[in-house]
Amino acid sequence: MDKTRKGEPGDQARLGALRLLAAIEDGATMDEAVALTEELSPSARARARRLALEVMRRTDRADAVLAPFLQRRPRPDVQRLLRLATVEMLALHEAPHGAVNAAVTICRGMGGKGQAASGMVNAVLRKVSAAQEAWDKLPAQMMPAWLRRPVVHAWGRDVTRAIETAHEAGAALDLTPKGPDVPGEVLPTGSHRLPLGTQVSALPGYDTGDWWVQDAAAALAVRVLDPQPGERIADLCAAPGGKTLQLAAAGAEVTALDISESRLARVAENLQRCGLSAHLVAGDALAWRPDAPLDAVLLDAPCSATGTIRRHPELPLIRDGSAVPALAELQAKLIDHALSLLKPGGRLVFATCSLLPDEGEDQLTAALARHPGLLVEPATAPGVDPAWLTPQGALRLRPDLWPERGGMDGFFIARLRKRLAES
Ligand SMILES: C[S@@+](CC[C@H](N)C(=O)[O-])C[C@H]1O[C@@H](n2cnc3c(N)ncnc32)[C@H](O)[C@@H]1O
Repeated sequence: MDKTRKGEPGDQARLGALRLLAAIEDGATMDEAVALTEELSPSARARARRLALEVMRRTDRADAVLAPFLQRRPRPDVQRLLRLATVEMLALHEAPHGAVNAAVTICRGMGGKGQAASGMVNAVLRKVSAAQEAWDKLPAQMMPAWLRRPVVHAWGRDVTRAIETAHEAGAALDLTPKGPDVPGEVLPTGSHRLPLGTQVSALPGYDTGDWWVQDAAAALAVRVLDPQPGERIADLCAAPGGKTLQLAAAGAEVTALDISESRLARVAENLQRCGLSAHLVAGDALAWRPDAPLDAVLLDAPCSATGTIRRHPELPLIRDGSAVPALAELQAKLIDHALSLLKPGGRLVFATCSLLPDEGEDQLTAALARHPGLLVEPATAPGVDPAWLTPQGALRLRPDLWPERGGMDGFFIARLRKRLAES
C-alpha cells in the first residue's frame, strides 16, 4: 500500500510533525504542541511526535546538507518540509522515493505558493537523497551559545561534543521497578532500560503498577537519599511524582508538595496506579512547615531542565537562558527553607536536572558558605561510578556518561546533613 498519499497514515504523521515543528518555532513546548494533533489516531500522533523530535535533534545538520542545493532560503513551511524529508532519508534511513513523494504531495497541498515550490522540493530532495556521505561527516547539532559556553567552561570541548552527540541520539525508555518481572535490561543502578521508541502502553505491568517511567539518572536522587521504612520525609517539588513513588515504595511516611495543583493531580494518579500512598499538599514549599521536624527532605528543585535535552530537544529552541538567574535564586531559597524543616542530624538531597553549574555545583558551594554547620556526604548509591562524584562529593551526571548503554539525563545531586548540634 502506498502510505504517502494524502490521508494515508504516513502522510497524517508527517503533517502532524510539521504542525508540531511550527508550533515549537512559535515558542510552544512539545507537551503544549501535541495538543494540536489530538484528532490524529494514536499511532499517527506517536509517529508525528517521533518525527518532530528527530528533526529538532538534527535541524542544523539538515540545513547544512540542504544549503548547497538551495538558491534562496525557502519560506518557513517549505523549509520544515525539506528538513523533515532530509532527516527521514539520511538519519532514519527511510526509502528515498517514499520520503520525496510524500514531501512533494504535502507541498502541492499547501496551496498556491507551496504548489509552485513542489518542483524545487522534488529536485532538491532527490539530490539530498544522494548526500549520505556528507551527512555522516557532519558533527552533532551544537547547543545554543548561552548553554554551550558554561558547559565548555565546566567540562571542556571534548565532553561538550560528547554531550551533543548524546543529545542527538535521544533517550531510551527507563523504568523504575516496584514489582518482579519488570521488562528491560537491568542497569547497574537498578533501573530497567528498553530501547528508544518503546511504546509504554504496550508493556506488561503498567496497569498493575509494577513500574513507572523514570530516567536512570533521575532515579538516583532517591537512591542517594536512601529512605528508610517509617522515616518522615518531605518531597518538596514532587510532581509528576517519580521520586515520590520511590520514597513511598521504600516505606517512608511521605509528604509530597507541589505548587501546581494540576501537576499534583498526576502524583495522585501515579500513586493510585502503583498502590502506594503519600500525603499530598498543593502549595508553595517556601510557605510550608510540618508539625514536627523531618528525618529527611528531597528537594528536586525547579530548574532550566537542560539535562533533559535528549528527550526535550525543543528546550534549546524555546529557551534563551534568561530564566536561569531567577531559578537559581529560588533554588537557594528552597535549600535554606528545606534545611529549616530538618531535625538535627536530618538529611537533605538537593537535585536539579540541569547541565549548568549555576544550578548545581555553585548552589552547593553557596549553601555551604551560608550554613557553616552543614556537612556534605558522598552522593553515592549501588552502581554509581565513583568517577561521577565531584571533588565536593556531589554526583554530576551527564548525558555522555554510559555511552555504551545509551547515556542518561544530566543531573546534579548533593546529599547534605544537618549537624546534630550547632557547634
Ligand atoms: C523538577 S520538577 C519535579 C519533578 C519531580 N520531583 C519528579 O520526580 O517527578 C519541579 C517541580 O517543582 C514545582 N515547583 C516549582 N516551584 C515550587 C515551589 N515554590 N513550591 C513547590 N513546588 C514548586 C513545579 O511545579 C514542578 O512540578
